[in-house]
Amino acid sequence: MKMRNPPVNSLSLEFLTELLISLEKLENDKTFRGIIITSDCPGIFSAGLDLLEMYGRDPAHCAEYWKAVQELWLRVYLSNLVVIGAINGISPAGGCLLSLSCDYRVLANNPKYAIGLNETLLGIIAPFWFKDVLVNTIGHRAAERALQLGFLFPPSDALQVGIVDQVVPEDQVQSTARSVMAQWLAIPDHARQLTKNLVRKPTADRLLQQRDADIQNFVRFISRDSIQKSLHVYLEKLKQKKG
Ligand SMILES: CCCCCCCCCC/C=C/CC(=O)SCCNC(=O)CCNC(=O)[C@H](O)C(C)(C)COP(=O)(O)OP(=O)(O)OC[C@H]1O[C@@H](n2cnc3c(N)ncnc32)[C@H](O)[C@@H]1OP(=O)(O)O
Repeated sequence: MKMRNPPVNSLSLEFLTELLISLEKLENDKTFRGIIITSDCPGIFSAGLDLLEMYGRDPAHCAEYWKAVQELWLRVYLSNLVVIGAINGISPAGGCLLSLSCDYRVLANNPKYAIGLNETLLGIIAPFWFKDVLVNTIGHRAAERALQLGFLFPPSDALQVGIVDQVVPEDQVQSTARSVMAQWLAIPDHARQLTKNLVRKPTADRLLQQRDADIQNFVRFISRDSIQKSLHVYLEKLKQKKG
C-alpha cells in the first residue's frame, strides 16, 4: 500500500477515510495475507496527523476527525494481515504511530528520516494510546524520555532504541520488507493471528473501553485557546521555514 497524499502524506480526514476503505477491502479479500505500507512522497513517510484538521475547526469536526484517527489505528494495530512498514521517509507523531502499529518496521538509512512522537515540540501531548504503543515498543524509561523531549530519532538511534526493527540502505527498503514478509507468511495464519491478538488486545482494549471519553478529551484539549495558539505558532514556523 503506497500512501499518496502530497506534499507530505498528512493524515487528513479524507486520506484517513481512503486508507480505512483500502484496508477494509484488503482484509475482506481472503487472497491477501499481508501488506507492506510505504510512501509515494519522496523523503516523507507521513507528516502525521493533519494539523489543519485540528486548527480553527469546530468541535463537531474535531470529534469526527478524532474518531477516524482512532478507527485507523485500531484497524492497523489489530489487523489480521501481516503488516510491514517500509519506512522511506521522515515519520513524526501520527506517522510514527502508524509505523509502530505495523508488525515489523524497516527504515531507510538516511539521516533525514527521523521517527518519533514529537507532540511536545508542537505544544500538544501524545494521547495515552500513542504512549502505550511506544512504551510497548521501546520500554518505559526510553519512552518517558522520548515523549517528554519529543525525540525524533535518526535511523541509527531509532535502531538502537528499538523503535524500528531494521535499518537498511534506501534502495533496499522495499526488497527487505518483501523478504521479511516471506518469513512472517511462513507461519500458519491462525496461529500468528491469535498470538498477535493475545499480545495487542489489552492495549487496544484500553482505548475501546473509553472511545467516547477519549474523543471528548481530545475535543476539549484541542479547542483550548492556548493549544490553538501553539498550533498557530507551529504552522507559522513551517511556513517560515520555506523562507
Ligand atoms: C488531557 C487531555 C488529553 C487529550 C489528548 C489529545 C492530544 C492531541 C494529540 C494530537 C496528536 C497529534 C499527532 C500529530 O501527528 S501532530 C503532527 C505532527 N507532525 C509534524 O510535526 C510534522 C510537521 N511537518 C514537518 O516537519 C515538515 O513538513 C516535513 C514533514 C519534515 C516535510 O518538510 P518539507 O520541507 O518537505 O515540507 P514543508 O514543511 O514545506 O511542508 C509542505 C506543506 O505541508 C504542510 N504540512 C506539513 N506537515 C503538515 C501536517 N502535519 N499537517 C498539515 N500540514 C502540514 C506545510 O505547512 C506546507 O504547507 P504549505 O505548502 O501550505 O506552506
